Amino acid sequence: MNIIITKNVRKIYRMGENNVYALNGVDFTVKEGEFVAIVGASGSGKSTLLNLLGAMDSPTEGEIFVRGIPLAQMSQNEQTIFRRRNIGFIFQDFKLLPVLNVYDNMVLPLKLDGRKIDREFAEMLLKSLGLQNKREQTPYTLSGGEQQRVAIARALITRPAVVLADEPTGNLDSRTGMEVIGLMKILAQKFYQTLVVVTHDEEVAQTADRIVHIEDGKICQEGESI
Ligand SMILES: Nc1ncnc2c1ncn2[C@@H]1O[C@H](COP(=O)(O)OP(=O)(O)OP(=O)(O)O)[C@@H](O)[C@H]1O
Repeated sequence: MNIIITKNVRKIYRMGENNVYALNGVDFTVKEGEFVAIVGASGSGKSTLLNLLGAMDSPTEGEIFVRGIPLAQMSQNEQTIFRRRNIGFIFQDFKLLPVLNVYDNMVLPLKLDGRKIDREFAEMLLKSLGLQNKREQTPYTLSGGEQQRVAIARALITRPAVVLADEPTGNLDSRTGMEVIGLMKILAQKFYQTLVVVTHDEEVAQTADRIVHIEDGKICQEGESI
């Protein structure tokens, strides 16, 4: 089953007199449980596509379905709720709250959504990510790899169907980056989540089930990783 479907998606930014076609007719599907890497040059439209898939922004034209739900017809409020319940986000710069410790950063999405914390699941996530002894620490006392593992825990605590990651290894050295992507992959398989990762890193892309190349706002090549 396709958990993500985009149909002829265009995202056009108006810049003064000019139109910038950030995405220019993207037809793209992702199967449930699949791990897809999106690669392409700077400015090719990767982050724009990820933001649209995560209902952070709306396309200028075309349709996007996630779990069969058409995102474009939602109000902003509905999109926010949809995001909180269905999507986990992981960013290059972690985006942890500096005043909160590891545990509180992790459970924040549940609190924002007024949901109960499943303590057993929270403990399991901390353990799986090697953070059980770090729960009281604030982000600035952690290494980059540890901070990204906290961000992964925060993305997964809501048990999202889809995890979207924008250059999740971009701020990490290559060994730590491969460890982080390995953990993301193991956990996505464990929870039967669909994983879409934007990356510049060929080694990271090769860990995916499929690599999708974007050029000038269009998908130009798709293929299984080798
Ligand atoms: N808010 C915006 N207003 C105007 N143009 C934008 C905006 N956001 C993105 N763009 C343009 O859209 C195109 C695609 O941008 P996008 O950020 O998706 O690229 P990217 O492939 O993720 O690049 P990078 O690898 O450098 O992050 C670029 O030409 C960019 O300048």
